[in-house]
Amino acid sequence: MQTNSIIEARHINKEFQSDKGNELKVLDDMSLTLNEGEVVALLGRSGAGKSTFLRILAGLVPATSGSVTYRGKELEGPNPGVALVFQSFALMPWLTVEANVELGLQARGVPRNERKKLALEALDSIGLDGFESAYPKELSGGMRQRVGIARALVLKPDALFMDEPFSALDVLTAENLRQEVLKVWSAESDAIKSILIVTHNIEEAVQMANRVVVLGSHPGHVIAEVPIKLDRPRDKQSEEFQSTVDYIYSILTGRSDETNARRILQSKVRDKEAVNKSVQEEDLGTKVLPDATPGGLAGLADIVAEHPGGIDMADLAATLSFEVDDLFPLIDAGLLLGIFDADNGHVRLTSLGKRWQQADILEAKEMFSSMILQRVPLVRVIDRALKNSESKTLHGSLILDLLRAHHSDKEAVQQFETAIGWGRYGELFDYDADDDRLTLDPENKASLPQQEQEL
Ligand SMILES: Nc1ncnc2c1ncn2[C@@H]1O[C@H](COP(=O)(O)OP(=O)(O)OP(=O)(O)O)[C@@H](O)[C@H]1O
Repeated sequence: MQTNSIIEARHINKEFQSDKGNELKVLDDMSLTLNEGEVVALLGRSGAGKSTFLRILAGLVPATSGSVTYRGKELEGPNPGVALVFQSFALMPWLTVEANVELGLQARGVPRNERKKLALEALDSIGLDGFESAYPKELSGGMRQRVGIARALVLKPDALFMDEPFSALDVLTAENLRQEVLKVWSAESDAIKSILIVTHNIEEAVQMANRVVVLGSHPGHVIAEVPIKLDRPRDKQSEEFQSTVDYIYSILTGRSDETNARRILQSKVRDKEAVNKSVQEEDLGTKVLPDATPGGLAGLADIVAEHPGGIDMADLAATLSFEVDDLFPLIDAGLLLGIFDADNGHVRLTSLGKRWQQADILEAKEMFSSMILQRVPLVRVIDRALKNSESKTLHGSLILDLLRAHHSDKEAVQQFETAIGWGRYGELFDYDADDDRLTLDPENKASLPQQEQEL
């Protein structure tokens, strides 16, 4: 990537005169460099002065003090290297799509044939092939914004400036158009060299930008510049993407200063490392953890205990007024944990199962924690990850992500919930769904080898 600077703004201050004649300071000492090849997002709340700053860089509004240069030359009017795309598409309703796109070229005195050729190229590049002779009112919002973008692209600007370009569109159309704009930007053509996008949408900023400039308000000032190094195309669902969004969110909301926000991000990265380290050779993909609760298992063990020689599953189901199918998860869980034996549909308590069934509540919990640590890979992973984590807490979503790599969403959630239920009963760990926090139980000090020896 080249790093030649296209536009440089230095120490920009802007004051407006209010209706009552008072000075309203809108921008305070803002500096920014836009380099060739990059997409920069200006992110801030409504009224932070984003649009004003964009217009100053475009040479449409003068700064009260400070300087703006384009390719090293101080601006003396509209910036010749910039083309603008607005939220409200600002098309001429009486002109066809093609004529709307040609307007800027006409103003530059480009001859008619050349105008047509360039307009058709620009329309083609943004997916408007075949719509040249339509009028704006015949088009959907998304198509109109495509015309707005084509009208800017046709000028082959050094910098495409976009002021909330997707915020008037529905979610899917906006998403589609973001991808199209990135495609045009990354193409090996001379269409556009850089993009400056104004947005209040953090995901949009992280998805599009190489660098996010976060603005604070009253007056507008730069709080932080965050480089976004995620590979393209960017996966919104990925942990890295979401962590970056969280990080910028914490800066923007002023919940933390940049140092604190970085600490939060680092803790998430460390959480992930703790989880990855804990997976080791564990197999989370082959078997699905049966959907059974410790209470259900204990109840079943009580009933099976009444039949010292064992009981047929069909009889067991009849005794409980269960369908046999409903019994399977409980039996499977009992087999997995070594509580039951089953032979040809005949279920018995093992000696471990008998001890567990006769134990008092505290003893039963301790035995249960040993069983699940020894026999359930998912419980081992969570337990180890929590012990590996500095804070002894973890984002539950990290564990869910591990499961989603091998199972459907529904199976992943069910297994996560089952493991939480088992871990909670065994006093190994707990989970708070409100803030997606897994925490190590204060009682959970036992190390794995000792637990194994106990059984
Ligand atoms: N021509 C003007 N005269 C007086 N005040 C203005 C003028 N233009 C903007 N302002 C004020 O400057 C402040 C910043 O406005 P600006 O539109 O730049 O913010 P923004 O961050 O782009 O917000 P939004 O996302 O709502 O457009 C606001 O308080 C606005 O009222």
